[in-house]
Amino acid sequence: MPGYKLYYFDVRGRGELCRLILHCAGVPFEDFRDIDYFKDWPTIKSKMPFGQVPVLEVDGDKMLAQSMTIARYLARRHGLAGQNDWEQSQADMYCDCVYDLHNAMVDATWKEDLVKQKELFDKVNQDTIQPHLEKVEQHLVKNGGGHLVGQGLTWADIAYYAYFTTPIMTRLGGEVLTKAPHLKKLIETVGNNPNIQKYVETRPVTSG
Ligand SMILES: N[C@@H](CCC(=O)N[C@@H](CS)C(=O)NCC(=O)O)C(=O)O
Repeated sequence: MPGYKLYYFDVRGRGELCRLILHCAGVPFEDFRDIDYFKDWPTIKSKMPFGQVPVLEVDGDKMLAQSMTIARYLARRHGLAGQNDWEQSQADMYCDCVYDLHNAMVDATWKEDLVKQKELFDKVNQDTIQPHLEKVEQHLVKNGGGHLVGQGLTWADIAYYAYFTTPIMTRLGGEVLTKAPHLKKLIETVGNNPNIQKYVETRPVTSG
């Protein structure tokens, strides 16, 4: 088993999918989040391949940057990427969609004015999330309704779970999945995975 150390700030953000994949697969890793932006970050930043996190350090020397690259690498290594080339590419496609959804929600996530935040959230929901959900729901039903790709759990399912359980989603998104019952059920299924449940129960309370 390789030694993994995941560098990311103490928020969920772009690091949480990598953490969830590792927990789901039951793979031990060092979840390094003790990065104070003003005190520690300049030094750590200078050691990161592209000056940003998340970064996965493998066996103490190899460094991998870019959240989706890290997540895909972990999913492949630990049986969550799909059963063949086509399934793997489908999982990649869904995960890229979720990355786009995250990008659309960045401004709302960090907005301190709560009224403004709700306005931004509602706009992203209406313009971006709902049209996407309509399509995902159709694909999910066509695939049998259980999982997004093939007949088993992949990192695509975990990515949607991560997105629809962020703090802002939990706080403002009560109705978001109303028209996507199959995806809602899938997200519950992922949340009921014992390894994910165990992690979520002990996860540090973070924003973002
Ligand atoms: N495309 C990159 C974006 C990485 C990124 O924007 N990282 C931010 C935190 S979410 C960061 O390191 N910010 C500090 C900095 O750039 O100095 C990914 O998905 O990993």
